Order: sequence, then C-alpha cells, then structure tokens
Amino acid sequence: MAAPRNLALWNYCGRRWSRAMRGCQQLGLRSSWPGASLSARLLSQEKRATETHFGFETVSEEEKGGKVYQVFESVAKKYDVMNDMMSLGIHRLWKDLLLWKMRPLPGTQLLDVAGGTGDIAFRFLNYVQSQHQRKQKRQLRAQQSLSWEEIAKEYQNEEDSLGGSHVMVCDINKEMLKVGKQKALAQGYRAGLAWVLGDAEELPFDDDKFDIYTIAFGIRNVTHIDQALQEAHRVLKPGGRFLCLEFSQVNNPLISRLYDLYSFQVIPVLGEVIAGDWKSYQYLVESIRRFPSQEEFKEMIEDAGFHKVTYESLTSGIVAIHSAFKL
Ligand SMILES: COc1cc(O)cc(C/C=C(\C)CC/C=C(\C)CC/C=C(\C)CC/C=C(\C)CC/C=C(\C)CC/C=C(\C)CC/C=C(\C)CC/C=C(\C)CC/C=C(\C)CCC=C(C)C)c1O
Ligand SMILES: C[S@@+](CC[C@H](N)C(=O)[O-])C[C@H]1O[C@@H](n2cnc3c(N)ncnc32)[C@H](O)[C@@H]1O
Repeated sequence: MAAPRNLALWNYCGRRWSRAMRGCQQLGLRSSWPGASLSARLLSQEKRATETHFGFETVSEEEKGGKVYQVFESVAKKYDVMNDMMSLGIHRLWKDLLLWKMRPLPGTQLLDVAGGTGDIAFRFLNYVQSQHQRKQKRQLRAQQSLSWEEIAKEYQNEEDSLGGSHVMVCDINKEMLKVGKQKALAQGYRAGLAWVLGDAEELPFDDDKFDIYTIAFGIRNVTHIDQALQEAHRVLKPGGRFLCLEFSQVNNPLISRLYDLYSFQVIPVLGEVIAGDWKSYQYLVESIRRFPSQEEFKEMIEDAGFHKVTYESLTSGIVAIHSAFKL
C-alpha cells in the first residue's frame, strides 16, 4: 500500500522541483545547485511580498489564503442555509445546470475542487445513478428471462449502481469538508465519493488523472487563479473537460443596479442575521465585483492551455459557466 503513495509523493516533489527550475530559467537564472536554490528562494520571497486583494481590501498574497480560510471556517455551519436564503434557492438551479451541461458518462472520474459541502458531488452521484438505473432497466427489459433474485442483485450493489463513476471532493477548508461529510452521511451518499483536503493551486493528484474537473463558486477565492487553472489542466486526462460555475458580470444595466443594491444592502445583513457574520458576506459581494468578466476569464482559461473555451451566462450574467477541454 505504501509504494504507490511514496511514488505519488515522489512524482509530486519532482513536479514542484521542475516548476521551480522552469521559473528560474524563464528569468535567466542558473538552474544548478546551490545557486538555483537560492534564486528560487529569493523568487518565492519576492512573490510572497506581492500584493493582491481580499474583496476591496489590499493584502499581501501571503495573507490572503489565511483570510479566505477564516471566512469559510466561520460560515461553514450556516453555508447551505445562507445560500438558499440569499438566492431564494436559485443557486440550486445553477448547480443543476452545471450537471446538465456536464452530462457525465458511465465511469466518469470527476474532481470537484473547492467542493465545500458537496453540492456538486451529490448532484453528480444522483445523475450517474439515475442514468445507470435507466440503462439497467432497458437491459433488464431486453433480458426478460432473468429471475427476480437476479434482478434484485443488479440493484443491490451500491458501487455498481454508479456504473464505475467516482467523485473526489477537494477543498482547502477542514470545516467545509466536515459539514459536507456529515451531509453525505445523513443523505446516504457513500459509494463513489471521497473527500480530500487540498489546495486548488497545488492539487495532491498525479497528472492526467480525471475526466472532468469542476469548480463552483471556488476560483474567485484562490490567490493565484492562473496557477489553479494550470493545475486543473495538469490533472485532467487528454480529452478531459474543465467546467467552472462562478459569479460574473451582469449585462443588463437595470438588473445590474438592482443586483448591486441587493448585494451591498441586503446580503451582509442576511449574513449578520443568519450566520452572525457580516464581514464574510461583505467579502462575498466584494469578491464578486473583483472577479473578471466572462470574456476576461475565458482568456485566462485559454492562457492555461485549454482549448474550445466557451461560456454561458445565467440569470443575466449574475453567474456564468465556463467550459473548456484539454486536448
Ligand atoms: C463567504 O463566501 C460565500 C458564502 C456563501 O454562503 C456562499 C458563497 C458562494 C455563493 C453561492 C453558492 C450562491 C449564493 C447566492 C447569492 C450571493 C445570491 C445571488 C443573487 C440572486 C440570485 C438574486 C439577484 C438579485 C437581483 C437580480 C436583483 C433583484 C433584487 C431585488 C428585487 C431586491 C432588491 C433589493 C433592494 C432594493 C434592497 C432593499 C430590499 C430589501 C430589504 C428586501 C430584501 C429582499 C429579499 C431578501 C428578496 C431577495 C430577492 C431575490 C433573491 C430576487 C430573485 C430574483 C431574480 C434572480 C431576478 C460564498 O462565496
Ligand atoms: C463558496 S464555497 C463553494 C463550495 C461549493 N463548491 C458550492 O458550490 O457550494 C468556496 C469554497 O472554496 C474553498 N477554497 C477557497 N480557496 C481554496 C483553495 N485555494 N483550494 C481549494 N479550495 C478552496 C473554500 O474552502 C470553500 O469551501
């Protein structure tokens, strides 16, 4: 059992090392030890001092991760109820649409990054199970001669009922995952599901591993979006698909005005009343305004090496689903 783990770790270290070397080479620095190591350290120190944003606040890149962690640690227990209240349930439709766009085939290996409390993973399991059951019914109808015992057996094995599909939920936040796992237990999701603590910028998976990568309402919170996109590209198999559901730019001026009013005047109040946390919900609306437009984000996805990048705006552009392929 230990060997594959060690191999994965070794591969992972190798990738981190070659990425550091590439960074040095791009800057014309020597890549031999020990100069390269010093240069890499200087580079990373310089990177650490770089500023970024946390909502409308300017913070160092080093600080941002911790602040985002605190936000989701604080809201985890009220996260699901807050989403229903803020959107009057509309977020559920957006997530359903993501699944309809994905249309996973039997045997699909899905990685749901920033998967939080499991909304995308549970929808995926429902989808593949219902697809598989439909297929089984068709097959059983064709094999009328099967006994009832044989038919019942077909339905008994939970793993089989997913047709070999599997979803890996990866999130950086322990509290969000904890709520997700509790939900899975309560709602009876067991087979075909795994939970992993990990950073979208440094995914703990080998190259070319997944058929589909999803990230819903997650990428806006990541410090280096370009790095997260490169990681998405790395872990997808050739032919694999990237799907991102994220807040975007509203294209109707009247709706935009109303949406701004609602966002800044109502959402933090709901955050305070329901979750006892104004600041996290102020961060939510500010981070939405900071996120690139549909077209800008499309370009970022292309820059990460993806092909056939398309997007669909939903609810007047309040959110968009971006789709792309690794060729
Ligand atoms: C910390 O980080 C996070 C925490 C989280 O919990 C979640 C996330 C990630 C986010 C999600 C998974 C999705 C969460 C959903 C949202 C943030 C909400 C998205 C918003 C909508 C779907 C509604 C958009 C609203 C409009 C287009 C404008 C229409 C607005 C109005 C009619 C109300 C206008 C408001 C005022 C004039 C201010 C005064 C009003 C009041 C005091 C009354 C309050 C009214 C309500 C509570 C009703 C709310 C109305 C709606 C939801 C309208 C729905 C209608 C349409 C979509 C057209 C995360 O990162
Ligand atoms: C708004 S929630 C989205 C949860 C879920 N995907 C959904 O649609 O309900 C954002 C999630 O992103 C996670 N997150 C933030 N930064 C991350 C990172 N660098 N790597 C992985 N997950 C991250 C947070 O912990 C949080 O669970």
